[in-house]
Amino acid sequence: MKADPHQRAPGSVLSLRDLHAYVGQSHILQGVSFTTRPAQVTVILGRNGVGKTSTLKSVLGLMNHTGVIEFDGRRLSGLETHEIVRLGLAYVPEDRDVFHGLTVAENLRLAERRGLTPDYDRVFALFPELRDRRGQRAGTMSGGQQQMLSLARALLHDNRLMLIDEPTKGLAPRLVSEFVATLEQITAHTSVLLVEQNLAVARRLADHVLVLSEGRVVRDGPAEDVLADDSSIRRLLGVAADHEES
Ligand SMILES: Nc1ncnc2c1ncn2[C@@H]1O[C@H](COP(=O)(O)OP(=O)(O)OP(=O)(O)O)[C@@H](O)[C@H]1O
Repeated sequence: MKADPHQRAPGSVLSLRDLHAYVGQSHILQGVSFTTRPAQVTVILGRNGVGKTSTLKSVLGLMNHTGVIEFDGRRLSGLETHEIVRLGLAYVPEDRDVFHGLTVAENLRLAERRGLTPDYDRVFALFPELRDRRGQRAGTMSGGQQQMLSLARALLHDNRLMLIDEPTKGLAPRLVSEFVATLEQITAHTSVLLVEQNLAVARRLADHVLVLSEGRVVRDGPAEDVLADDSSIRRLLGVAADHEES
């Protein structure tokens, strides 16, 4: 659900300043800077290979980088990924981090964090199908069901910010629509940084939009402003006007 622009809380959840990341000789991120606000959905758009996943991975300490990353005012540099996650940052990767040989229940149990009480009621209220499929091996489920499980794992505990990488990729249009409805419920109470290539999904969910191109932020602003320039956005994303998915 889009936050009411007049009710937005001040301050920042995540702040990146002059982020550079390299893989071997390749300069992947070339000075990425942006801020996400509480109770907002920030969507990162961009063509394949522009550095969207690398941005999320840098935040999680999974990629070598320089520059400043602050989460709730705290610098993340030097922290291990498990320490970053415990600060209240959840990650739903593009490749759906489910263990194929394990059941749904086992996958969920492995996502429980020591010392915290998992909220199974919330997870099963959002994904009743997962309750019915508790005993099913994840590898035998469809892509959409595995995506639900991946998201459910991240929702077992409260988070300040969820980083979600292309959740609708490869899903049939009907599933995309169901998934977006679920994401709307989630985004009503958690800040989200969402990588998405589907413009229709971005239009439904985003409060704030960033567009990356060749490792740089080339658009940054309220969704209604950035997405209003339809032809420019389509050019940056390399999509034709009659190819918008729903
Ligand atoms: N481990 C790696 N080894 C080699 N190249 C990498 C590695 N990780 C990222 N890259 C390269 O860095 C660039 C940015 O990759 P990244 O995955 O961040 O892009 P993306 O915008 O998320 O793309 P997509 O939409 O296709 O997922 C790409 O050219 C990619 O090939």
